[in-house]
Amino acid sequence: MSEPIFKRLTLIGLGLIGSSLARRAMQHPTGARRIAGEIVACDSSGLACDRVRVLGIADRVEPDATLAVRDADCVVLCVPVGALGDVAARIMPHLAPGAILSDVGSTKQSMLREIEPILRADVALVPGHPLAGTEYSGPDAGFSTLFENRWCLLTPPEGTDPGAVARVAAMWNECGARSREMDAAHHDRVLAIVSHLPHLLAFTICGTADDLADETRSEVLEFAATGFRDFTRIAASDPVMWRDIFLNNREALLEMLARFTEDAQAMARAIRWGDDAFIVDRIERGRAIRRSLIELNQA
Ligand SMILES: NC(=O)c1ccc[n+]([C@@H]2O[C@H](COP(=O)([O-])OP(=O)(O)OC[C@H]3O[C@@H](n4cnc5c(N)ncnc54)[C@H](O)[C@@H]3O)[C@@H](O)[C@H]2O)c1
Ligand SMILES: O=C(O)C(=O)C[C@]1(C(=O)O)C=C[C@@H](O)C=C1
Repeated sequence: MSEPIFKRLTLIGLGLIGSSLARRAMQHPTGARRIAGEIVACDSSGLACDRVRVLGIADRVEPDATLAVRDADCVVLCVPVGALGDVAARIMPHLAPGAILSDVGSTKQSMLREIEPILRADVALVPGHPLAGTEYSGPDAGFSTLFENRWCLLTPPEGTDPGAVARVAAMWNECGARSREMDAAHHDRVLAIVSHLPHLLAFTICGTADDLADETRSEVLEFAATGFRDFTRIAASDPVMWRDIFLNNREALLEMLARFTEDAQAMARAIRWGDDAFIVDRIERGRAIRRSLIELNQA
């Protein structure tokens, strides 16, 4: 049997993503390469640490991050993006020489801005972002198959040891994901349109509907059919996580919101003037995108 990818893997933040990675790393399917010889879990919430112990999804729980990273050859930060800089600064002096420091954060330029200036020369920084999730959070929300058939984007800064990048890619491949390297600025623009703007729209539309219900004292939400319900699933996501994403991808998100607003105004104009060709064209484009996504997922 081949060596595990990492001797000791430390996960900091055992919510949806961290606990899903922990669950997968604790499994040792026959024939598959082990992700780590030992999995150490660390979370600033005592409640989360207790749940990880009860669920048995790590070999060891160590609430002190400076102790949790000791002798780990890979540390993955799975905390909200607004906490990444502080956690990295705390653990940096305690990382083992040659260790890999990675993360799963949804924005990538902000983490590089905060961590590159404090990065030790003997530590390899391999930022990652698994494109998988749900609207739930916390250690109980995770599941070991979360990353299967999903992408994991890696945004290592120029000059990062390719061996370190390959080991992080191997970890995600063992989780069932495909990995791809990408420039951090490009990552943030792409995610602004496919993930951050849709969440912004979902939070906003739910707020608008709720205001309307208050104003009219009527049962707007009682009659919410499937269309609105689909928005509410996304809008149920964690407020701290999404506040941090919006503030840490400010420029790209505001650019996409401005483009969206222009396109929405064009649709409003077409509705006002009865431009049915324009309206049908926009709806057909939406349907075509949905069809091609379904085909991709079936491939
Ligand atoms: N939820 C998703 O769909 C999704 C998908 C991909 C990536 N991400 C990214 O993954 C990261 C984690 O998201 P999640 O959904 O697992 O969140 P979560 O809220 O489920 O879990 C976050 C965990 O981090 C812990 N934490 C917060 N601050 C900490 C600190 N300073 N030190 C130690 N622990 C700390 C919390 O106690 C919590 O247990 C975020 O950066 C998010 O942007 C989320
Ligand atoms: O499926 C969901 O509920 C998600 O919100 C997952 C989702 C996304 O927008 O696709 C959310 C944030 C992440 O950074 C990656 C994935």
